[in-house]
Amino acid sequence: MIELHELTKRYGDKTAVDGLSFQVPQGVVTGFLGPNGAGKSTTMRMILDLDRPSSGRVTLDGRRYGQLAEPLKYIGALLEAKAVHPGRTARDHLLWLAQSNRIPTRRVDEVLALVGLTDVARKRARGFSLGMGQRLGIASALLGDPEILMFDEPVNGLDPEGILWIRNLMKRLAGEGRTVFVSSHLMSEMALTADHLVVIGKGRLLADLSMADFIEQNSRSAVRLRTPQPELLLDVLAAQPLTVEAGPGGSYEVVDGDPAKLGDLAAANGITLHELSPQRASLEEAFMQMTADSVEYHAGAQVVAGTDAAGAAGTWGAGWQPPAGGRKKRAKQQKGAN
Ligand SMILES: Nc1ncnc2c1ncn2[C@@H]1O[C@H](COP(=O)(O)OP(=O)(O)OP(=O)(O)O)[C@@H](O)[C@H]1O
Repeated sequence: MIELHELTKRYGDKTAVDGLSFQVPQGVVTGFLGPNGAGKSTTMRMILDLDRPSSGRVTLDGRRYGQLAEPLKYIGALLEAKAVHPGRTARDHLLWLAQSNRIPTRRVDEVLALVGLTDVARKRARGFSLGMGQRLGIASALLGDPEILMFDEPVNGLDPEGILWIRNLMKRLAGEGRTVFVSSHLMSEMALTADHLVVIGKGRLLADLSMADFIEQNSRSAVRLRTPQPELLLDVLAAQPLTVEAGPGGSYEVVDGDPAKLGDLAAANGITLHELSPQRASLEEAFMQMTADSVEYHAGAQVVAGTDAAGAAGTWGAGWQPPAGGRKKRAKQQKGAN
């Protein structure tokens, strides 16, 4: 288990990690999520004692990293895939790591086979593709057969086959009872891999919950209705045991509504509908909304929840409950966008 207690890191005026406390349990994959610059890598570096906390502390199964005599046997990490001397072969890179932690040479060949690099074991790292570099980094992490594994954005730049391989590997390692902590800025990726989630924004803890709870809380659906007879529609809906919310652009959204029944209801009451569309918030959107106030780097325009990739209004399900002030802010943003 990894435990963080009020962990803080300041770089001059900049607080990269701000009083973080959480635990990473064993036997599950824990996803560590946050937008760019949230403080994920800084946190991971402090876990490995590569950065000194300004305050607070980290323990690994109750001990500090500095107390571990042969740390690769307790914790293995992939932080930077290209952190390998380019003139060294894959096997030599693993050999010196193994020797520094009194790990037998046969383990080097084992991990090379495990990550599928046996054929290129004697090739120099400078010729490695990104995917091969990631595999070599993972081989280094697995070298000491550690109970704790940590991966920083392991699928970055990988092809679909490589992504699938890493996903399955992480699940297998957790299934063996190990602690697996993996960072990403993509909720969609984590939804396929992680059992537990820790979300941070601007160095602060935003959420610490199971993936199942996140999905349960964020994947409620709604049906959007748009009509030139809004008053009549509202009267008809009010007579039903339904939850109705205001949607974008003068539409209404019926939480957990059934599109067929709502269409029939409108027809039976002579209401013309210009839109009848099921809405479902994707997990990626829920994550974006959760971290919207913490996003430091925007691509030109502000992040506007409720618009899809093409900029069309309203891919949100109305059932989604935003953090305090979130819906108000969204309504304002949409008003501004209309
Ligand atoms: N050595 C440093 N000196 C000054 N500022 C730093 C340093 N390292 C990180 N930062 C700042 O701390 C903040 C957190 O950075 P960090 O790399 O930990 O975020 P991240 O969540 O890993 O982001 P990304 O997803 O982009 O990798 C950023 O604003 C970054 O600019």
